[in-house]
Amino acid sequence: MDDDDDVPPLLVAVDTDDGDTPVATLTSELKNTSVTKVPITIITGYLGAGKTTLLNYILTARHGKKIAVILNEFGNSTDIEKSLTVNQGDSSVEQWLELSNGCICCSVKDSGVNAIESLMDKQGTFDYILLETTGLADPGNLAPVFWVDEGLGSTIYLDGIVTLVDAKNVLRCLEEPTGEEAVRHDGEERHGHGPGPLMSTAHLQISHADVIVINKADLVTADELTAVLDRLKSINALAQTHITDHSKIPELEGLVLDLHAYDRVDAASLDFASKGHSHLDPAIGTITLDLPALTDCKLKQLDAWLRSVLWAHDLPGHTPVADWEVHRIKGRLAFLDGRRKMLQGVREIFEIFDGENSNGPSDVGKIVVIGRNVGNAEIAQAFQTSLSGALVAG
Ligand SMILES: Nc1nc2c(ncn2[C@@H]2O[C@H](COP(=O)(O)OP(=O)(O)OP(=O)(O)O)[C@@H](O)[C@H]2O)c(=O)[nH]1
Ligand SMILES: [Zn+2]
Repeated sequence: MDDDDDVPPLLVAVDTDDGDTPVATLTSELKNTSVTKVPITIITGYLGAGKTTLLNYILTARHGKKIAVILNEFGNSTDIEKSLTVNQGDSSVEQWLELSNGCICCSVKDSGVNAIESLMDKQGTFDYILLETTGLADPGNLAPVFWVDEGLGSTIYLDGIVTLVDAKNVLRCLEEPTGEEAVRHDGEERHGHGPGPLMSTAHLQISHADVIVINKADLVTADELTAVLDRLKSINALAQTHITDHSKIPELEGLVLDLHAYDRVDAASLDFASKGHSHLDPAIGTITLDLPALTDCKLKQLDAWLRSVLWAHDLPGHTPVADWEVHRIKGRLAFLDGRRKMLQGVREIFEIFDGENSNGPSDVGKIVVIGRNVGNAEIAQAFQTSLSGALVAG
C-alpha cells in the first residue's frame, strides 16, 4: 500500500488559463447557468488497486473541469454516520451528514445529497465530483444515495461507478474473501443468505461497476491479463473494461467521466452481455432474460414483476430454489408498436424511461441481470420462468 494515502488528493481548477482564477468568479459564472446539474462519479476498488493514482491522473489531465474530490467514509451501511470531506486547493472542508430519524436508506440519501449541496453553497459550484470510496466499500450501498429522482430537483446526478482492479491481485481477492468479509457479506443485513459461494468486497465492486479499469497491467503477462478479463466479464458482462498502467486512461470523457450510465442504456453493451459468457465465477454472474414484445398492459405486468423481484425479493410463481440477490439490472423493452423503453437499476432502485424507437420488427427485448448466484443454472431458469409467467398471465 502507498504511504501517500494520508495526503488526500487536492481539488485543482485545471486548465483555467490563469491558474488562480478566484473561486468567486467561477461561482457567479456558473450560477447564471444554474440549471446545469453536476455529475458525480463513484470511484471504487479494492485496497491498493490504484484509486488515488486514478484521481491524481484525472486531476492533472487536461479537461478544463473544476473538480471536487470527496472521500467517502460511509462505505458500509452499518457505518454511515460519517462525514464527507471536500478538498479544494490547500483547504479541506468537512461536512457532517445529518441523519434524520426513520428509514436509514432514505436518510442517507437525503443527507448525502444535502451535504454536497451545502458544500456547493459554501464553496462554490463544481463542474464535476469524484467520490473515492474506501477500499472495502460496497458501491451498491452508495449508488442509490446519489441516483436521485429527477422530480426532487437535486443539483447533482450520478454519472457512473468506476471500479479499479489490480490485475496482479484481483483473482486472489475473488478466490479468498477474508474471514471478516465472508461474514460481512454472507450474513445479516441482506435477505437471509443461505450457504453458497462466498462473495467478497471485490465481487461487489465489480458487479456494480459501469466501467472496470484493469490497472497494474505492467505487472502481469498477457495470459494472466486474459484470465483476469475473462473472470471479470463472467461477473459483470455489462461493464466497459479498460486496461491500464498507473490508471492512465487515454481519453477521460466517455471512458470514465461523463458516462451518463444512469440516464442512458447502451444497446451495444446489452447485446454484448447477452452473447453468453462463461460462468467462471461461482458467486456472481450475468444472465440475460428474453422479453417478448410489450403492450402497455404488459408493461404494467413487467413493472409489477420488477417490484416483486427487487423490492420483495420474490420470484412470482416460483418457490425460491436457492439464495440470490440482484445488483444491477438493465434492459431494452421493445413494444409491438415500435416504441422502445429502457430499464436501469441498482439493487432495489429501478427506472424505466423512453428510448429511441426501434428501426423495425427485428427489435428484441431483453433484460440483463447481474447478481449473486444468478449465474447458477437453476436460478437463471427460475428468473426466466417467473418473468415469462408474469407477462402471460392476466
Ligand atoms: N506497478 C504498478 N504500480 C501501480 C500502478 N498503479 C498504481 N500503482 C502503485 O500501487 C500503489 C497503490 O496505488 P493507489 O493509487 O494508492 O491505490 P488505492 O486504490 O488508492 O489504494 P488504497 O487507498 O490504499 O486502497 C501505489 O504505490 C501506486 O504507485 C500500476 O499500474 N502499476
Ligand atoms: Zn488511495
